[in-house]
Amino acid sequence: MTAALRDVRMIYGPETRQVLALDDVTVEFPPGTFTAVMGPSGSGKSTLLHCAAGLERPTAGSVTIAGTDLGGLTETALTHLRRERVGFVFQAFNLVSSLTAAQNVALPLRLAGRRPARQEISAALAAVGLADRARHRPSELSGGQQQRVAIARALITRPAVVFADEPTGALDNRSSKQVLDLLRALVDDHGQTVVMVTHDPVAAAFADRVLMLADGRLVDELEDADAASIAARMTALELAW
Ligand SMILES: Nc1ncnc2c1ncn2[C@@H]1O[C@H](COP(=O)(O)OP(=O)(O)OP(=O)(O)O)[C@@H](O)[C@H]1O
Repeated sequence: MTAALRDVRMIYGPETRQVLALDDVTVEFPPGTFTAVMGPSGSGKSTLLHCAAGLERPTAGSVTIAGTDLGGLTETALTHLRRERVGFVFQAFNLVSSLTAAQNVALPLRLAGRRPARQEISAALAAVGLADRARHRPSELSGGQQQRVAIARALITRPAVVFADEPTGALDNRSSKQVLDLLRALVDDHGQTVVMVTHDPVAAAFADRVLMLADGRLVDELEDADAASIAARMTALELAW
């Protein structure tokens, strides 16, 4: 498994006003699969993503990435594992505005103490269709192009799994489709594992599997579902909770 959560529970806040954000969640993300995570607002989607990616430590249960149990790692070892084995894509792109596209893509390698080869960076930008934008700064790129730079940056360390938190949340329909086609192609052509939180049934329909969360619990799982059936399931969940 590229990543797995076993009996994961996450409680936030002091004793007097605790929130149970994840309630005994067990899930596996097999290699070369694309999973979407959906659910009503506050159902625990971001918490699940953050725990699975080693950004937050759960209150109880275990998280494994590429065969390593995160619970046994020191903060330093966890930071290293995140840098090298995990890729992140955020709704707000999170590119460094003073750096060019190529420098942004090279950043994770520099942080890992490696000197990136020019060829490696241009290949990464070419893979997301931006070979001709290497010297552009984020402000000189469209939203969709910035998100594709962010995806190239997420992939540069060849992570075991890419976690995307609402990657199309700030994009128009056309740019969203480009980003989703790109994520789909990474899975189909390169066997990449992708886990994506989204509110959008159209985006979720690009995934192989849609996990539905409600009140911190996994309540449903759809395989190869189309946008209409995902939307119908979401509406039913929102009405029920
Ligand atoms: N740092 C925190 N401290 C206290 N409570 C938190 C914290 N982070 C999240 N929560 C609570 O945990 C629950 C799950 O939050 P989470 O952000 O995972 O939901 P979500 O499904 O991603 O929501 P949304 O779709 O609105 O982004 C919510 O009730 C939220 O208020």
